[in-house]
Amino acid sequence: MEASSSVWSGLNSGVVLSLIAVLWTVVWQNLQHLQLQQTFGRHMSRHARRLAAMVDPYLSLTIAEYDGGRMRRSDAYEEVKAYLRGACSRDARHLRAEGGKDANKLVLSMADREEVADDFQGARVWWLAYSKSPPRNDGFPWWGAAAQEDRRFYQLFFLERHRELVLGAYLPRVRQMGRDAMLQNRQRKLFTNISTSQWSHVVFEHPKTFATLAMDPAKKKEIMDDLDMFKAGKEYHARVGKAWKRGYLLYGPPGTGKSAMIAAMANYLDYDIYDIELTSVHSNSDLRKLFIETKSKSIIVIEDIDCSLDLSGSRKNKEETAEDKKDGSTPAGDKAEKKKADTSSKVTLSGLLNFIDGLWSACGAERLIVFTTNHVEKLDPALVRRGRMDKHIEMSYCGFEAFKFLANTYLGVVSHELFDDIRELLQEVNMTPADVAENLTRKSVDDDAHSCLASLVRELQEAKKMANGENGQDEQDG
Ligand SMILES: Nc1ncnc2c1ncn2[C@@H]1O[C@H](COP(=O)(O)OP(=O)(O)OP(=O)(O)O)[C@@H](O)[C@H]1O
Ligand SMILES: [Mg+2]
Repeated sequence: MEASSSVWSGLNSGVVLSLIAVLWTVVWQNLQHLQLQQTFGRHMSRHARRLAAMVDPYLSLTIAEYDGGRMRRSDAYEEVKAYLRGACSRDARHLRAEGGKDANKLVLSMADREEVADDFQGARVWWLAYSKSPPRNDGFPWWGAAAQEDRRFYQLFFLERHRELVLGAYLPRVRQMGRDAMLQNRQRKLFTNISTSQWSHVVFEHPKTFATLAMDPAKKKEIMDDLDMFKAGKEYHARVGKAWKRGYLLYGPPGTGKSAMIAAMANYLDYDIYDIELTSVHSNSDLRKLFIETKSKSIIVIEDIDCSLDLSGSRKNKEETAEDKKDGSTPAGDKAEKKKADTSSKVTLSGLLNFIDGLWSACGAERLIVFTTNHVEKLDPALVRRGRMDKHIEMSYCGFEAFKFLANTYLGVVSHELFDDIRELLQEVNMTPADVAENLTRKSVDDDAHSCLASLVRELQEAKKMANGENGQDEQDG
């Protein structure tokens, strides 16, 4: 009897337990149906963790999107974000998405207040994403619109007994894996300053490479070797105590490929480009802010440097400029005059020099600074001295070597009866590589290598006649 009652009560408790289990499953499925399961589960796990923390305390570590107030985006934050991409696409319920390298895919990250777990060498940790509105006065009133954006954070929870493991091994691994993931998904960007101190970007997809840039092959090789040395120069720069940056000055007439060279450099090095429009930068401190926001592995470009600012400072006063305009001695309709007319920029030469090699220049690493100009003679020597602009590259009119390169690229021709004529003409006539390339482009199906080369010869002869005519006219006028 006793045995049968205990079996009975055993059976009863079995039934009750099964009923509870069934009820729980029904409630759980409904919760899931209502999409509340995740939240509920999360609350449960958070409460469970809090309870557990009473016997085995949890520690937390916060990684903010911006280091040093709001001045610079934190590398660690980006690395954690990239590292968590896999975990969050697998486990998180609420996601944020951005466009990625692949036009058809989105790059995912955790939405606010999402939490994902991660395991490392037997230790379980949790990552929580959250954001906060910025305080009214964040101490950086000059930061402009960026100061209004929410501040984002990742918070890592782990058990106190895993402190050493997490800090010493897990986090370095997270950062390394995050960096690797960022490299894989990296889309190169072309940034420009839309306002006085804010960058905006598009995806950088310029097709120009060194393989399609016509210039003397020896000169091209020298530049590529220089870039290789720079890219591999981390240890060298640390050893000699120099900031890991290099200045290039590209100068030469319009259409000789200065901008094309910058695109080729970016493609060769796999760097981003920051194209600073100096005339929209109001002050030196705005320039500094833009500079601080640039990332490593980038080329910072200031095109037409002579036109963007009155860099000559006291060497050229306003009356002189007015005189120049009256007698037309500055090139009429020149980019310089157009730019200066509508600029309210207060960026000074010393501000720019500070940006190139003052104390601020060492923040960040692996950056090229490239200036371009059509009038190298107008630049202040302080700006272009070696050490600031380490390498001066003249982009010149098309020489015979550059022509041969173009003939091979466009027509697949390495020698031709017209080559000798072209060599002579190119010595007498200035023609940009862009114009030579235009002549070597087939315009119809009937065009062949000979007709293209003949058209180039005709154009060069025309240009020679014009030049001789003008010289003759000048001599008569003289
Ligand atoms: N050396 C070159 N090899 C191949 N293409 C070239 C070369 N130089 C110029 N081009 C082509 O000619 C066009 C104009 O060149 P680019 O804009 O680079 O000239 P630039 O020197 O920057 O002129 P500007 O001084 O007016 O800014 C581009 O389409 C470029 O691809
Ligand atoms: Mg250009």
